[in-house]
Order: sequence, then structure tokens, then C-alpha cells
Amino acid sequence: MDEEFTPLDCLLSTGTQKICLVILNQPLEPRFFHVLWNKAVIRACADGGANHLYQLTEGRWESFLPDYISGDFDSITPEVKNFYSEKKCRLIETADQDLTDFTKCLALMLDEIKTRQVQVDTIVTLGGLGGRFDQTMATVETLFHIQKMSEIPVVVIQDSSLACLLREGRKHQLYVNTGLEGEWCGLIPMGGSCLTSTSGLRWNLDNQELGFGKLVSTSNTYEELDAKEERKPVTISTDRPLLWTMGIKTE
Ligand SMILES: Cc1ncc(C[n+]2csc(CCOP(=O)(O)OP(=O)(O)O)c2C)c(N)n1
Ligand SMILES: O=c1ccn([C@@H]2O[C@H](COP(=O)(O)O)[C@@H](O)[C@H]2O)c(=O)[nH]1
Repeated sequence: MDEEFTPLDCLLSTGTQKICLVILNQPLEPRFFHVLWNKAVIRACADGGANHLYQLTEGRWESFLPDYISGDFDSITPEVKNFYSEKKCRLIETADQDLTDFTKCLALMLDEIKTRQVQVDTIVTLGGLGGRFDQTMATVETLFHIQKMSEIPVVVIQDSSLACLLREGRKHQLYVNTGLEGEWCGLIPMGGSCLTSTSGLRWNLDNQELGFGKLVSTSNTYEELDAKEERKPVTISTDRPLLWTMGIKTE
């Protein structure tokens, strides 16, 4: 089965994807935040993510009310919690200590999408790739959980990196011609070895095994083109879930 996807469409103000937004407990970049907030049909914060939303929107708080804030509430400050609670944002306590606040927030997002019967192309997450390394690894693990629960792609964006988990058994066509793509990209076999074929990259794979201790495709880039040629989509086939990561142009 072919799957076409433009990972950075969500960051274009002219992009066509219908998105939902999840804000995690990491510094928020204004350049991404505003475009995503304006487009999102449902907006949520995971626990301390609400602190960052509050901080970034200082003085204009009432114009940036999330649909819900969920988590075990060990990071949201009392001031922030009181403010959003008074403004009638839903505060959903998810006390379970076997799943991260991110996983639980995404599971709630899937329920919300179903309840509201909205059509959503992508769930975009801000944060999740910086700060604590255990949390970064947990972010990737969340992508594995959520892939089992829904067909909706989830992309994670922080600083100048994007990550998303490509499904197994499909031929992915990634459109990487939005103008926002940075130089580098990578394919990381996070959940175990992957038999992989690619095109459109500088270092392609031809039914080769990616695996830790064998081969991991980091510091890859896109195929070089002649001056007037348009960049072709990157194609990736994999027999197991495979993490795609790419750079986002810094201004
Ligand atoms: C084997 C195992 N290791 C570790 C944990 C602990 N644990 C896993 S997820 C989780 C919740 C983490 O919550 P989150 O808010 O995402 O992260 P925090 O900032 O609280 O560390 C906890 C406590 C566990 N339940 N089981
Ligand atoms: O260093 C970090 C810390 C947190 N996250 C993500 O944010 C959520 C919520 O975090 P809380 O600390 O509970 O407020 C967490 O589940 C992580 O997904 C992060 O990415 N990096």
C-alpha cells in the first residue's frame, strides 16, 4: 500500500492538512507555535506543556485557551492550573504511572477526534525531542503505542527537528519540497531491524537491513539535483516500523 505524506505541510500557513496540536513540557518556539495554533482544530497540553503555553502567550492568555490539559499534574504550576481552570478549559487528570503524560494526552486526543467527528490529517506535537533523554526515548515509544491505536500520522517537532514513525509494510512517499526542509534526514530502526529500500536520498538502501550495531541511516540528505530539477519525493519501504527524522530550515 502506498502512503503519501508531506511532513512539513503542517508548518506552512498555506498547508492543506487538517491538524490537531499537542504541546509538551518543552520550550515553545514562536515561529512554529503560531502557525500550528491557528490551524489546529483541537489543541491540548500535556501537564507542564501548559506552563509553556502560558509563558509564550503572556498578556494574551484568553486568546490561547487549549481544549484540554491532561496529565498527572506534577509539573503544571498552581497559577497556570488555576488560570485555565477558571477559563473553563478541561483539566483531565490521568494518574496512571505506567504511561507518560504524552501517551495519555494523545489517547485522549483520539477520543476527542472521534467524539467531535472531525476529520484530521495529522496530529502535530511540539516538544518531545529535547530536554531529558529518557523523555526523548519515551516520545519514540509513544509513537509506537499510538500507531497501534490510530491511522492518523503523528509528527513530533522541536527546535529544527521533526520525527515520525513510518508504518511497516507500506511504501511511503514523503514530499520534501515545501521549502522548509533542512539539509539532513535520517532513518532510525528504533523498534528493531528493518529491511528497507529507499529512493530520493543521497545514500539509498536497496532491500538492506537497518539495525543498531549494523547500519543506521543518520546524516543522510536528499538526492542532488540539476539546477532546474524539482526535488522528487523520497520513497521508503520497510517491513517494520521505522523512524523518519528530518531537519527543518532555521531562518
Ligand atoms: C518499568 C517501569 N519503569 C518506570 C515506570 C515509571 N513511569 C513510567 S511512565 C511514568 C509517568 C511519567 O509521567 P510524565 O509526566 O510523562 O513524566 P515525568 O515528567 O513525570 O517524569 C512513570 C512514573 C514504570 N511505571 N514502569
Ligand atoms: O524533558 C522533557 C520533559 C517532558 N517532555 C514531554 O512533556 C510531557 C509532559 O511532561 P511533564 O514533565 O509531565 O510536564 C512528557 O510526557 C514528555 O512527553 C519532554 O519531551 N522532555
